[in-house]
Amino acid sequence: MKFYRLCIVGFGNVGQSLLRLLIEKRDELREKYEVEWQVTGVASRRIGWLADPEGLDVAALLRGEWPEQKGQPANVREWLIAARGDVLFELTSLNVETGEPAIEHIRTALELDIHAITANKGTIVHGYHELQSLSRERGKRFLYEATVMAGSPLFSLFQASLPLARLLRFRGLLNSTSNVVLAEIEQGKSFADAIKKAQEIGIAESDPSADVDGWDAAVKVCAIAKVLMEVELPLEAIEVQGIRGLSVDEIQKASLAGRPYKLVAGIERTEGGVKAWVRPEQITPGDPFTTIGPAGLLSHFELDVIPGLTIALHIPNSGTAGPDVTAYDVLADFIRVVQH
Ligand SMILES: NC(=O)C1=CN([C@@H]2O[C@H](COP(=O)(O)OP(=O)(O)OC[C@H]3O[C@@H](n4cnc5c(N)ncnc54)[C@H](OP(=O)(O)O)[C@@H]3O)[C@@H](O)[C@H]2O)C=CC1
Ligand SMILES: N[C@@H](CC=O)C(=O)O
Repeated sequence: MKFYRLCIVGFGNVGQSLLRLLIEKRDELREKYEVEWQVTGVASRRIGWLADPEGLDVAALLRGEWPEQKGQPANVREWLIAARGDVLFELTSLNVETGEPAIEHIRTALELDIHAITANKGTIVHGYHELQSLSRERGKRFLYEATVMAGSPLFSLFQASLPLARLLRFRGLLNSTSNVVLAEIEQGKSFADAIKKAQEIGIAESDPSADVDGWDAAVKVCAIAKVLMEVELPLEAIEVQGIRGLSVDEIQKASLAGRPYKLVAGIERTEGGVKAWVRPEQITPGDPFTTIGPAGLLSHFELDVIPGLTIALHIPNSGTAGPDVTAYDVLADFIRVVQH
C-alpha cells in the first residue's frame, strides 16, 4: 500500500469538489491502486496555511470548520514542509496577467520534491516551460489536465493516443460562463442575474470579468498553442473580444432568429506561426456547437493525420457539475502520479 500526504491550496469550488471526490473514491483507490491518502495541508487566503502531518479532519473541512492552529506556517514552503506533503493540488484563482501566486506554489512544491497538479491555467501560460523542466529535473510530475476543457481528456488524450499528430486548426467553446450568461439573457434575465447563475453552478472565475471579457478563453487558447502546438503565443497576440459588448436586444434577436451567439475560440497555423482569436459568433443550425447545453464545452481539432476530431462535454446547467467534473480531471492526474 502506498501512502500519500495531500496538500490543497485554494479551497473554493474545485478544492471542495476534489475533497468530496477523494472521499467518495477512497475505497476504489485502495482496492484498484493500493493507495491510501490523508489531507495534511489546506490553505487559502481566508484559511491561512493549515498543516497537520497526522491528517486533518476532512469532514470538518468540508463543513467549513478549520482547527485553531497557533504558530501557523508563514508561507507555502513552510506549509508544505510542515504538512510533509507528497502531492500539491494548486487550485487557487486565475491570475490572467502573471499566473501568480500559483506558479510560486508549484515551483516550491517541485523544489521540495513534491508532485504538483493544477487546474489553474495561468500556470501554463506564464510558467509552463519553467515548471516542466523543473519537474523533469526533480523527477516529479507537473500535471494540468483540468486547465482546459475541464472534465474531458485533452492533454492526456494527445499525449497518450495521438503520437506525432500535428494540430493544424482548433475551434471551440472553451468558456462555460459566457455561454451560460448568453443563454440566461436569451431567457430574459439581466446580465447581473445571468452571472449569478454561473456563480451558483460554480463555473465562474473568482473574478467573472475574466470570463465575460474573453480572457479565460484566451488563456486556454494560449495553453493549447503552447502544449499541443508547441508554439509561443503571447496573450497580447490573441484577438480577444468578450460578450460584454453585445446588447440584450442583439442577444435575444439572434436567438429568436435561430442563430444564437456563443463565445467561440479558435487558433490556426499560418505561414509565420499561428493566428488566434476569441469572439462572440452567431452559430448556424447544424453547427456542432448547437448540440451541447449552455454550460457544456466543445473542441474541434483538425490534425495533419485526422481531418476532424471533436470532443464534446455535457454539463448540466445546475448543481455543482462544473467543479465536480474539474475535480475528476484533477483526480485522474493524481492517479497518473500514483502510477508514476
Ligand atoms: N470552477 C470550475 O469549473 C473550473 C475552475 N478552474 C480553475 O480552478 C481554479 C479554482 O477555481 P474555483 O475553485 O472555481 O475558484 P473559487 O473562486 O471557488 O476558489 C478559489 C480559491 O482560491 C483561493 N485563493 C485565491 N487566491 C489565493 C492566494 N493568493 N493564496 C491562497 N489561496 C488563494 C481562494 O481563497 P479565499 O476564498 O480564502 O479567498 C479560494 O479558496 C481556478 O484557477 C479556475 O480557473 C478550471 C476549470 C474549471
Ligand atoms: N470559468 C471557466 C471555468 C473553467 O475553466 C469557465 O466558465 O469555463
